[in-house]
Amino acid sequence: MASALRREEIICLFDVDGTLTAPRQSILDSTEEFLLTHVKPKATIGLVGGSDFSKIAEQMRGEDVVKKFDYVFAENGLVAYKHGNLVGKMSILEYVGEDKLQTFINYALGYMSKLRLPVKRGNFIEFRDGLINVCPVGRSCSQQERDQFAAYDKENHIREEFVKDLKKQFPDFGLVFAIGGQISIDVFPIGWDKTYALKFVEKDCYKEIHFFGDKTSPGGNDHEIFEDSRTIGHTVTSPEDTISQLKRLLGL
Ligand SMILES: O=P(O)(O)O[C@H]1O[C@H](CO)[C@@H](O)[C@H](O)[C@@H]1O
Ligand SMILES: [Mg+2]
Ligand SMILES: [Mg+2]
Repeated sequence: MASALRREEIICLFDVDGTLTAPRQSILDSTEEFLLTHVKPKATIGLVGGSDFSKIAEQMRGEDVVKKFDYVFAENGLVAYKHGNLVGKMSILEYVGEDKLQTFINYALGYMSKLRLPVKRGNFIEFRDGLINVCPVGRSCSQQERDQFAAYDKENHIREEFVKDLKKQFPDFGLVFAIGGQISIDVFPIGWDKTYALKFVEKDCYKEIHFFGDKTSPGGNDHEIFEDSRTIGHTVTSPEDTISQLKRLLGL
């Protein structure tokens, strides 16, 4: 049955890659049009991405994404915008400290240096405000090399094995290792997953908080927010699936 709530009472939060866009690609005109013309009048809308703000803005075609969506949470909400204004920013460097971070980075680079992959490019560690992104193929790979790694990883479980090893190596660093996208692993302090974004939303007392994401299984970067008792979680398989689930939810 379609929701009878007013837009001030219901919020729909969306993961970006795999939920509103193809991985690391721009949003399609038709998806954006559907969200802004049909969903936004019926519900408050927000993005909760694992990527940093510049990647999210690129995928959503411009920094005015912070005006189009009521909330934009980059890096799991560690960088947070509400109605166009920056309302929060966390620093993994301040929180964890240089010493531990360097121990971790040195180990991760060492591990990756021993991997044999179809190709290797540059930017293996991307240091962001609230998290560190670790990428065995290197973030400066081309789209074709990205797709090639994604397929190779599916067969050979490169990231899964890497995460297992990191967990064993750093059991008491208070860090989480999450597989979010196609080629990398996000590393952040316990609790700095996507549920972090909920503290901004909670204050505004919505009757229903819906979350839509494609990586909702354990180990995926949507898992915690999907499971959280404050949200109603929806697992999606593509932007098209997100649209059809929204049509059912909102009676569109
Ligand atoms: O480059 P990848 O591996 O496809 O992942 C990118 O998007 C993820 C969110 O889907 C983020 O969680 C990652 O941090 C990264 O920005
Ligand atoms: Mg996703
Ligand atoms: Mg839930």
